[in-house]
Amino acid sequence: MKILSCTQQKEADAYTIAHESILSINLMEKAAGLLAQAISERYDKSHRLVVFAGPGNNGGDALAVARILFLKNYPVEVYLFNVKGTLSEECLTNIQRLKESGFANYTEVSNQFDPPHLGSHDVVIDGLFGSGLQKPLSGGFAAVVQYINASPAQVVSIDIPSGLMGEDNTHNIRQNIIKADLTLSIQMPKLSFLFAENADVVGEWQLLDIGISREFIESAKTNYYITEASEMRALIKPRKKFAHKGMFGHGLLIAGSYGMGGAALLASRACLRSGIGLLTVHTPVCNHDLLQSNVPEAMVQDDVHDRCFAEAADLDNFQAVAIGPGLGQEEITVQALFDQVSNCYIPLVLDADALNIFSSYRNYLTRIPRHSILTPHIKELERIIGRCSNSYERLSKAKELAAHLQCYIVLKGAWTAVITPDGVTYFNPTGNPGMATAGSGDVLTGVILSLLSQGYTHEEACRLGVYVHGLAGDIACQQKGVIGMTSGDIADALPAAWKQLMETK
Ligand SMILES: NC(=O)C1=CN([C@@H]2O[C@H](COP(=O)(O)OP(=O)(O)OC[C@H]3O[C@@H](n4cnc5c(N)ncnc54)[C@H](OP(=O)(O)O)[C@@H]3O)[C@@H](O)[C@H]2O)[C@@H](O)CC1
Ligand SMILES: Nc1ncnc2c1ncn2[C@@H]1O[C@H](COP(=O)(O)OP(=O)(O)O)[C@@H](O)[C@H]1O
Ligand SMILES: [K+]
Repeated sequence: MKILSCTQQKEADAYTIAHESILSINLMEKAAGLLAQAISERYDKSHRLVVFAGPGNNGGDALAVARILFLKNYPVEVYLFNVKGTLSEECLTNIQRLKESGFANYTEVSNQFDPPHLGSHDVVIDGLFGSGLQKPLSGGFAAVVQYINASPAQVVSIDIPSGLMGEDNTHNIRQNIIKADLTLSIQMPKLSFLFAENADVVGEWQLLDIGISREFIESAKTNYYITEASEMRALIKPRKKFAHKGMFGHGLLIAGSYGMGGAALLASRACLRSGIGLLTVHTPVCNHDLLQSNVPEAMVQDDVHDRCFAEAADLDNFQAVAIGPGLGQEEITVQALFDQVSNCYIPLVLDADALNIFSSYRNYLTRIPRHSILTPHIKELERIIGRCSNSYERLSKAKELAAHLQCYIVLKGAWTAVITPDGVTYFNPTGNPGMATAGSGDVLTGVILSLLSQGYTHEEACRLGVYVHGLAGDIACQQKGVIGMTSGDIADALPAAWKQLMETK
């Protein structure tokens, strides 16, 4: 699914109106019908609906919603903010229609606003500003937002919480943004919904398909997508009757040091549960028995060192290599890592301590072969690129790094972002907070290594790997719950995740 900018979303409305013989006011009526339906599914008529409408088409939506729900016998109260005396045509039409419906509980605010008391059972419908917001809210509008936010009422925002920008909020004023419990977003999600620091203003969000022109959406240029199950299903390579293990690749995992053998174990298990033909784990001698007894399917190659990775492995006969989980950062490991990476001629995944080592030796970053896959969580990324003040800035800098190194970056967290060397970002919808537990990232590394070894392209391995990993996390969460689940449960749920994805239509 594409994510378009607010400017493009306005163009999409205009294109739909011009090319699909629908009047602007009728498109708004369609949006309002869906908005009213979504609101009535959540809130029954015992709730008073207090509607705040702004001067543009977001306000027009809100007024139409007020009329539809009033006619369904909801108790409704409307405040229209007309401070400049300039209302959009559709906003004006909907004032007229609201009055014609017999609705009387209407206040137009042009100057002094006498705010109504809002109780905890009231529902605020926020239609102050949508995709037409040009700059942070200030003055009277900021005061209205702060009063709504200070109230105990539930808040439903139309399209986007008023005051929030669709993309970059670096220069926004946080206290002047509506804090919604539910955002009913029209047609497409906004990029800013996917950023952690906006979760408390966006709340839960839901998309409403109002039938914006498919033609426009398909031809619109964007660098942002949300991955869909059907796309991932289509990537899975079918297995032929006469398939043998030599066809599914031989991967090399370089992982584990003294006290961190578990990371090698988790990554190995995940790798083997994701379809690889053969797996060799290169690990210090201290982890030999652990791996042999707990993942008997894997071959173990002992490093020369007892306790840490000390000598680069020979890459002949492997289709892909992953380095990092539980690697440690011993001086001798640093040297071995640089040797391994500098001479790597097969697809490479760098995770965890491998990334931490590079963050201490940033000059060496350019030794990473083109198209390698880096899988940092936020902290690991910021050790390389420096502290960022918000998610938009972090994403922009991650894109710069991906372009500079010509690498793939998998920026992990909720909505994990897979960033390609040419700057396209795919956000992953699967996964849950139960995955915020030790070793979850090691599991992902194993999955991606497995896919690369099987001949999936770098981009496919990242996107499919991240998707299935999150799906396995969701299955583990259903079985064990968000608190009790461990990363081992995620690895154990991989077979069910693969099966579920393969059964997706
Ligand atoms: N048929 C359609 O088109 C459909 C449209 N749809 C709906 O329309 C919404 C977009 O509507 P929109 O383009 O009218 O923009 P909107 O967000 O209402 O704001 C514009 C007004 O705000 C003002 N303003 C801006 N910034 C400001 C600030 N900082 N402080 C104060 N004022 C500020 C601005 O003033 P101006 O800048 O023009 O002086 C103008 O008056 C979209 O989110 C969706 O809900 C859907 O129903 C689908 C069908
Ligand atoms: N709130 C969340 N929602 C979805 N996925 C999450 C969430 N928290 C963590 N994850 C996923 O769990 C994994 C955690 O990886 P990482 O931080 O490297 O863990 P570790 O270092 O313990 O292995 C990542 O794939 C991340 O996307
Ligand atoms: K809004």
